Amino acid sequence: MDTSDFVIGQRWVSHSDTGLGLGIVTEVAGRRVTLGFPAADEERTYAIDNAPLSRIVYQIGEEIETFDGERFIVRAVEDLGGVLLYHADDGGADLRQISEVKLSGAVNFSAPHQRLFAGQFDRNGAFRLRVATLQHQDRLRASPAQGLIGARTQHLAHQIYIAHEVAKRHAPRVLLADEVGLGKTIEAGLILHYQLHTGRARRALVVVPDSLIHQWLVEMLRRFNLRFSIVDQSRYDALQDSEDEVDALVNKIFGDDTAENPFETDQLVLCSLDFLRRSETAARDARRAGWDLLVVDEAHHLAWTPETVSPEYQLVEELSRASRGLLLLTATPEQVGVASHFARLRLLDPARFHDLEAFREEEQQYEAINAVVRRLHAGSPAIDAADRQALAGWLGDELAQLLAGEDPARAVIDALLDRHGTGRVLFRNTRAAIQGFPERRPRPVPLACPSLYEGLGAGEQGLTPELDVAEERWLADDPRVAWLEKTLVSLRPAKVVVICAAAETAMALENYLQLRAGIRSAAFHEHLSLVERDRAAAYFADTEQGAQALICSEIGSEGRNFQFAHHLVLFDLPANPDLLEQRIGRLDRIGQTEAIDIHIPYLLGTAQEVQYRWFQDGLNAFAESCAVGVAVQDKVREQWQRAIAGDGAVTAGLLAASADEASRLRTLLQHGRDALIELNSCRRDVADALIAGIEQEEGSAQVRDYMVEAFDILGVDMEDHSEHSDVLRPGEHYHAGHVAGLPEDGLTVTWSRQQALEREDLAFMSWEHPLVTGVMDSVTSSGLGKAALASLSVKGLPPGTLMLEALFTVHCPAPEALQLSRYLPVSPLRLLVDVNGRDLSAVLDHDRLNDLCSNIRRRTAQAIVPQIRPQVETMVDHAERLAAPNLEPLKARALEQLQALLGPELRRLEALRRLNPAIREEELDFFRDQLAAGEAAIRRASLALEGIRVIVTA
Ligand SMILES: Nc1ncnc2c1ncn2[C@@H]1O[C@H](COP(=O)(O)OP(=O)(O)OP(=O)(O)O)[C@@H](O)[C@H]1O
Repeated sequence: MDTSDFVIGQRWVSHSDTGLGLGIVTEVAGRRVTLGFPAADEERTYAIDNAPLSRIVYQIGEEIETFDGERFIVRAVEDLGGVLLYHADDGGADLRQISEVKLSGAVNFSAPHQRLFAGQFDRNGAFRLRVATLQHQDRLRASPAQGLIGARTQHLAHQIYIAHEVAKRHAPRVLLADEVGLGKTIEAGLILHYQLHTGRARRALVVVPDSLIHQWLVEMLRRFNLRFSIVDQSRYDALQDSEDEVDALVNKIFGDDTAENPFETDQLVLCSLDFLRRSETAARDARRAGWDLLVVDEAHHLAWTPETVSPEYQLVEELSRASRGLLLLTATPEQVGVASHFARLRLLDPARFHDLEAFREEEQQYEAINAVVRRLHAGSPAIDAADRQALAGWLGDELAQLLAGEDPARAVIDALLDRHGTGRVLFRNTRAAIQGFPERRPRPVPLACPSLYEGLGAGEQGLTPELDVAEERWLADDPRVAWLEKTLVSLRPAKVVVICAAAETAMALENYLQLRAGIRSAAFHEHLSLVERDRAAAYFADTEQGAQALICSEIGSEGRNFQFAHHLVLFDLPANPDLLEQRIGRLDRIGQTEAIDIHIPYLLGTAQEVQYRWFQDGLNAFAESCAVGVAVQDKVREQWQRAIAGDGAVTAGLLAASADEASRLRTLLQHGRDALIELNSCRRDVADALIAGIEQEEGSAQVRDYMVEAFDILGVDMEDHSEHSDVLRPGEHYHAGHVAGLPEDGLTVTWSRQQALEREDLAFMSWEHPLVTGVMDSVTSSGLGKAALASLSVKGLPPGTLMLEALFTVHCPAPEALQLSRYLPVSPLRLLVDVNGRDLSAVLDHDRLNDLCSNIRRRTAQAIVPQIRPQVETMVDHAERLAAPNLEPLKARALEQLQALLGPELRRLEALRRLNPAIREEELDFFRDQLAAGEAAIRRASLALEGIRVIVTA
């Protein structure tokens, strides 16, 4: 370069330090030039002979920004004695004259060729990484396995099916109601992971009982890499401590609207329902924060009747209004009655579930619907005229539309399940359908009733008579206590979970066992703090030094995982059959490897004996999971109450009637409701295909190959650890900005799913591990590899021949809520052209070119770039011309997919409106607007140049 190249006021960039922004020449003296860099507030002086500077000239059509943030499009460029005057407009009619002196100092060359001309180019490898990143992203986004990869869980068909079915929805609102211990937490985790990974959700709130906070925190982190923050009273206390006097005064005057809202600080928040109930401030903050997904575990506590609404229900109802998606989890949806079950369904889908009476009536039709559904499954010849008539009655005008589709049987079945069942909102897998659970062995222990319970043995009170007697007395005289002590000693060292109804009983028993009987035990109940509960659970889980027995209260143990134990003692029996199932479910869960012994001590001649016989002979609820218990109890309630009240004459009748009713309901459910729900809850063929897809991605060597290349470019050292496993450490040229989440002292990782399941200390590297997605996102969102220069030596091509490898993607700016990336993939398009506009893409593919290309030394490249600028611009034009015809087919496909997805949603609401006149026109308009906005955005989509590699033959 020469002194005459520089004029005061000109804008240049430093390609050795692009972070300085756009510099302005302030002085030219001798063989030196000085530039000010306003964005970085710095001044630098360079020797003109080897200044690492590139002149910035914006071209017609490019955007420029002035110091005060105004943006214009360049329409003409005039050279006034070396300083440029841009004639530009802001979309209006008038042109403005803007001297380059007035341009903003912050500069971002987004177009690859601009970067190249500004000297901001990278080595070959970075371009290769960019291309590979976009190609992998595109492939993964199109894969049905997307969002389900990399969880540290076994691939269980019923879970994967539900997760995929629910998570792909725009606003998932469902009740996950698998029977106890089948993995609803895991399903919710998979759904969360999918939604967060695909950008469908960003903010999630999980609300659980106090006792499950820690378990959720740990499960989400170790299985799904989801890091939740707990909001509890201590968070509020800490806030208060940090609030200074001025804040306090402001809050006092203006209310505490200005106070920090801890629910807004984090994106993933875990909080206890009990805490939200206790703290009005927290409940209000949680509502105000707004969520994409709200998860409520143990949702059977949300009781509702037409006359009374429980505070828990009310709270969740209000919270759910602040969230697009809602997942309610309960194994026993009807535990507190059909009305509450209905009310929860209504929270999920008010358009569909609007009338309790209509809901009850619908249940009567399930058997008939199921029969037709089964025949539809079997194929059309099985359907007769009567079926057709029934279908027309259920589906009305919609039937013709459904039959006209691609898969009419499936469409009709889905519509039936949805409009007349709980199709879309309820998923329930049963043990019977999943199979493979170990045996449950009831071990009844009849004991004589001691005199101290005289007058206390009857009615529901008789199930827990110890609550009405002084603690020392029952501990001394209740034969269950001595039996428990003896049994624990005889079972030693086997772990035993003891469950009783009340926290007082649990505390007294534990105290007794520990202090007087010398048995290592821990108590677990609602009066313990969270930390104390977790400590107790950990003490019990410890196989070497741990407790032999964990004495739990009913609520204290709910939802917990104790499948490492094989003995359960039911110190008393609950009145409600669903509670019994919840108790047994602590041990009878996925992961239980042995038969479970259920020890049932009961006092002869009391309500306890009746309850034992009712569960055993009336419901068979110990040996098998009993889904009909609550319904039977409703039916025989009067007899049951009399029997436990001590009316011996009715007991035999109660047992016979209960057994009959249980058998009748089981048959009915098998043919009616459960069959319908099961049809919906796991479609094996779909699940198997998904699992195959997930395993293919998880088992492929591609992810490691990709990351090896990325680590090399981003300065991460990778060292062999053991088979399938490596240690990653920040290296000398580490780009911290690109590799979020790599600890300074390194990370040991495994690339094998099997090893990840066995070794929880190793991070499981998959396409969806945050480290991998973080690298991919940062490559595509930064300028890394956007422009590169390479040399190629092949026989037959004269030296100095230029080629341009260009990579285009589809660019479609639209509001995030439309989630258009679902329909319009990035679809990377790679082209290779020469200066004459010949398309060489097929002659030399990307991989072959990678093998043949080598890097050009930076200084040489800097000298070449200004000389080849016109040819590069011509080649970019050629590439754009060749790429253009690819856009329309992509848009057409995207429009089709958008309509295929939203069209049925709209038709569904229209069909539901025939059943439920309360559906408002605005609700239909919402989908119409979504469709219209999506279509408009897709029509505006364009091809964007994502990267270029200029190839110079040597
Ligand atoms: N796919 C899986 N891979 C590994 N472990 C699993 C899987 N699914 C479930 N589990 C384990 O099985 C146990 C039960 O799972 P989870 O707690 O999710 O069940 P749940 O249906 O929520 O139970 P509950 O009805 O008691 O609330 C847990 O210990 C869980 O970690």
